[in-house]
Amino acid sequence: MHNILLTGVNGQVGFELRRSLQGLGHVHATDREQLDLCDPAAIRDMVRALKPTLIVNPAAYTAVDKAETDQAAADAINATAPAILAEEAKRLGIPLIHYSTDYVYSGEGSAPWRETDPVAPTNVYGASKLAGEEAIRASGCQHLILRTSWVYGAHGKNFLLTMLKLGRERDALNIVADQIGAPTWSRSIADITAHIVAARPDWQAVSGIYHLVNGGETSWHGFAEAIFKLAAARGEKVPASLSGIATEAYPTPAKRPKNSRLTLDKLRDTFGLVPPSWDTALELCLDEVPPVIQGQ
Ligand SMILES: NC(=O)C1=CN([C@@H]2O[C@H](COP(=O)(O)OP(=O)(O)OC[C@H]3O[C@@H](n4cnc5c(N)ncnc54)[C@H](OP(=O)(O)O)[C@@H]3O)[C@@H](O)[C@H]2O)C=CC1
Ligand SMILES: Cc1cn([C@H]2C[C@H](O)[C@@H](COP(=O)(O)OP(=O)(O)O[C@H]3O[C@@H](C)C(=O)[C@@H](O)[C@H]3O)O2)c(=O)[nH]c1=O
Repeated sequence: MHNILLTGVNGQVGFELRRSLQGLGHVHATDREQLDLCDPAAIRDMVRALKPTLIVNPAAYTAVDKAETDQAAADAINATAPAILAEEAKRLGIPLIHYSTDYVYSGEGSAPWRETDPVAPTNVYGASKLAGEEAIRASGCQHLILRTSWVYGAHGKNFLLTMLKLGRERDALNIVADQIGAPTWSRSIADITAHIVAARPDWQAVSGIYHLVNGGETSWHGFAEAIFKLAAARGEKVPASLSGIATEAYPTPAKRPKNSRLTLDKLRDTFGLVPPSWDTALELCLDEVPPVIQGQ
C-alpha cells in the first residue's frame, strides 16, 4: 500500500486525483495552506515528516496571462517547487509524478508533437513549466512527467465553465479557431495516473516524459461548438452566434501555440492505456455539471 503525498488538492486535477488514488493506499492530500509550494523549507519538512512512498504534484501556477508579469511566482511554483520535490524523492528513492503542458512546444507546424521533439515555449508559463521538467530530470529521481493540454472539469476555473457562463450572458461569441489541440478532462488525467500506479511499474525503467491528453483534436472554437451543442440539448441558453476567429483577432498578453497536437503512442506502448476521445470525455463531464435553465 502506498503512502501518497498529493499537492494542490483544490485544483482541477488535484481534486480528481484525491478520488482516483483512493484504494492505492493512504492519500495525504494538501492544499496551499497545508503545504505552500513557495516555501522550500516547508516542502522538505513535509516530505521528511510524512515519508511518502509516492509524491504526486498537480499543483501549479496556471494563470497564463498573469504569469507574463509575475514570473517570480510562476518560477517558484512551477520550477523551484518541483525541483525540491524531486530532490526529496531522490533522497527517499521514491517516484515523483508531475504534470506539464503542451505550452512547452513552439506551436509551429501541424504535425503532432512527440515527447522527443524539441521544446521552445512561447510564454513565461510554458518556460516555467519546462524549467520544472528539466529540474526533475536532472535530479535523477524516478519520475513521470505527464504533459497534458486544455484541461477542464466540473470544478475550478476552465474553458468549459467559462463558455457555459458566457453563453448565458451573451448573444454572440468570437472564439479562436486556429489553435488546435485536445481538450482534456481532469478526470481522465487522474484515472490514467491511478491506472499507472496500480500497475506497479518498474519506475526506473518507465521514468520519463509522456503525453496524457484525451484523444482526437479540435480548435477552441470547435470545443465551444461541442459545449454549446450539448448545453442546448439540455435546455440551456447558448449564444445565437458563435464565430471562429484568428488568434490575431483575440490579443492576449501571453502568446499561445497554434499547434498543440500531442501523440499518445508512448503512453499506449508503455502502459497499454488509451484515454477516451475528447468529445466522449466532454459528454461524460457535462453529466456532472448541473444545467442552469433560465426562468426556473
Ligand atoms: N489547466 C490547464 O489547462 C492545464 C494544466 N496543465 C498542468 O496540469 C497540472 C494541473 O493543472 P490544473 O489542475 O488545471 O491547475 P489548477 O489551476 O486548477 O490548480 C492548481 C492548484 O495549484 C495550487 N497552487 C498554486 N500555487 C500554490 C502554492 N504556492 N502552494 C500550494 N499550492 C499551490 C492552487 O491552489 P489554490 O486553489 O489555492 O489557488 C490550485 O489548487 C498543472 O501542472 C498544470 O500546469 C497542463 C496543461 C493544461
Ligand atoms: C474566453 C475566450 C477565450 N478565447 C481563446 C483564448 C485562448 O486562445 C483560448 C483558451 O483561453 P484560456 O484563457 O481558457 O486558455 P489558457 O489559459 O491559455 O489555457 C491554457 O492553460 C494552461 C494552464 C495550459 O497548460 C494550456 O494547455 C491551456 O489549457 O480561447 C477566445 O477566443 N474567446 C473567448 O471569449
